[in-house]
Amino acid sequence: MAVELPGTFMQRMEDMLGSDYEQFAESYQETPYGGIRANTLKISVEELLALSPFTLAPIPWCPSGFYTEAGARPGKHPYYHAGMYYIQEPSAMAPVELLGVQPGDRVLDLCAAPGGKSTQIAAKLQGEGLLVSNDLHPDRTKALAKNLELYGVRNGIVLNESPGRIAAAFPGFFDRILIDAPCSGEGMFRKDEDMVKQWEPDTPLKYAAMQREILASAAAALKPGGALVYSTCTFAMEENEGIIGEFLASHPEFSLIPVGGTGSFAPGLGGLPGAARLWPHKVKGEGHFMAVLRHDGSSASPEEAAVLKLNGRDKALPVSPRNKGGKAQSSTKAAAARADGGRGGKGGRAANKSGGAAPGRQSQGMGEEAALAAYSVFAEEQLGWQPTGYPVLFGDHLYISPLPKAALDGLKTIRPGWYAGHIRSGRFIPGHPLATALHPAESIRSLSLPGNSGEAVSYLKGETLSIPAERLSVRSGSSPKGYVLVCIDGYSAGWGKWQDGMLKNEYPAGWRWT
Ligand SMILES: C[S@@+](CC[C@H](N)C(=O)[O-])C[C@H]1O[C@@H](n2cnc3c(N)ncnc32)[C@H](O)[C@@H]1O
Repeated sequence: MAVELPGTFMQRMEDMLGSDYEQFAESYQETPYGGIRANTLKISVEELLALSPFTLAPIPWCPSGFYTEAGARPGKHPYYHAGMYYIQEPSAMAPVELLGVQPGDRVLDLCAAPGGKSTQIAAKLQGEGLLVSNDLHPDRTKALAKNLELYGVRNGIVLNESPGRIAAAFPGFFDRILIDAPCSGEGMFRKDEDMVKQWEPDTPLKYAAMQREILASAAAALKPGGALVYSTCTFAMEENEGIIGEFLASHPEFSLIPVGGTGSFAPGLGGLPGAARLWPHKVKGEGHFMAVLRHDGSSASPEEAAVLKLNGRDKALPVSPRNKGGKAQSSTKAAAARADGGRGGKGGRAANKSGGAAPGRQSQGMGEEAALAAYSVFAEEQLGWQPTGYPVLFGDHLYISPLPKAALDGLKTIRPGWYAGHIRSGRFIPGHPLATALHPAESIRSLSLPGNSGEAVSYLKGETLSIPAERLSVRSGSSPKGYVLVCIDGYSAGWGKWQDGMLKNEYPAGWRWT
């Protein structure tokens, strides 16, 4: 590699690895591996393998992950724009595989931007339950929100908060928490020269202080009986086994679930063999550390116990009550709102015409009732069904949320849910993220453009297309005129508006193929 590795770092690695050190040092001469992960919210692994224009080889620790060959440019294919796969470093696919997410779980991804692992969690949830994706840095939440939208996530909320404030708002709430901690990034040195340039001998200790705090907050937000995964992409023991060992010593209600020493996962160091490491000289991937911690379920604080009691009401409350006035909630009411949400069914098919509304600010120009009615008319006419969830209005913008709006009171919220669209001149205009999360059968009109055609690229560039009516799939009894879900080889990419043989392009400017 072009950048020279710091001498202090290499000396420390030699001390850590002993006889393995030479092999480790040699691994820096190899080209880093590239990977993609099938977005199983939209496409099955088998379908992706059948369609893939790239040669794919399985990644041992991730059933939906594949190595791409050197020189492949998966970001430059229309399939990328249809959200069919996420481009991800192979080792980075491991932590979510250890998290044990099941559809219906409430999951918190505490350090989530740009969203690689959040999209992986969303695929595990399959639209059921709740995903809260958070990042402390506001500029990084833009990419996070965009990725969740590109990948068609319906049950996600994006926050820009400190872990401490999230724990205070959601004590003992989540079934699963991922802490993909900010770290000194030593495991990425082969891939990212900037990480090398930023590294100094005391960098690991600086990050350790942050990691300690983040882990303590995560523990407070975890439901007794729940599990969390702590991961880093660094080798420094201070940021890895050191953090976990210290945490276990001060949190007897947590135990380490051993994964190190199984399959591709090498054991942790320093008396913590149950923690797991991926070494770049042992696997085809960069350096990673992971530890799986389980709360034994026995020591809920009085505050946690109160929330758990409320949580018990989940199943009895299928829709949210109306929150008249949208004023700040008392913490008890906010907790009740949280307890009420996040267990909804699939953010999808089943119609829920009486679905509860948690009003936000009044929409400008028309009342909230009228705004929701305009949306409802759109859903009936253009989709033929009503997405389930809590409608949340921010100004003229409508989101379908997995939680009642009150549950997010006081939290810096970037996306309160699945963005459905906005109201303009009394009409509902569907948003791009509504389209990217739909399957063709969920829209009254759809059009599939071949992925290897110039047409797909023209659409992604924002051009108008000439499309005869016979090429549209239109539900029987409906007119071909109107919004069309434009798909690439059958996978949704955005909206178009068809009339008289022309498809007006609705692909958003900021997303276009360049
Ligand atoms: C390793 S990256 C996360 C990568 C991400 N999980 C993914 O798979 O795409 C760590 C993230 O933590 C964020 N971060 C830094 N300090 C934080 C804190 N105290 N709380 C939450 N997030 C933090 C950074 O902005 C950064 O985006």
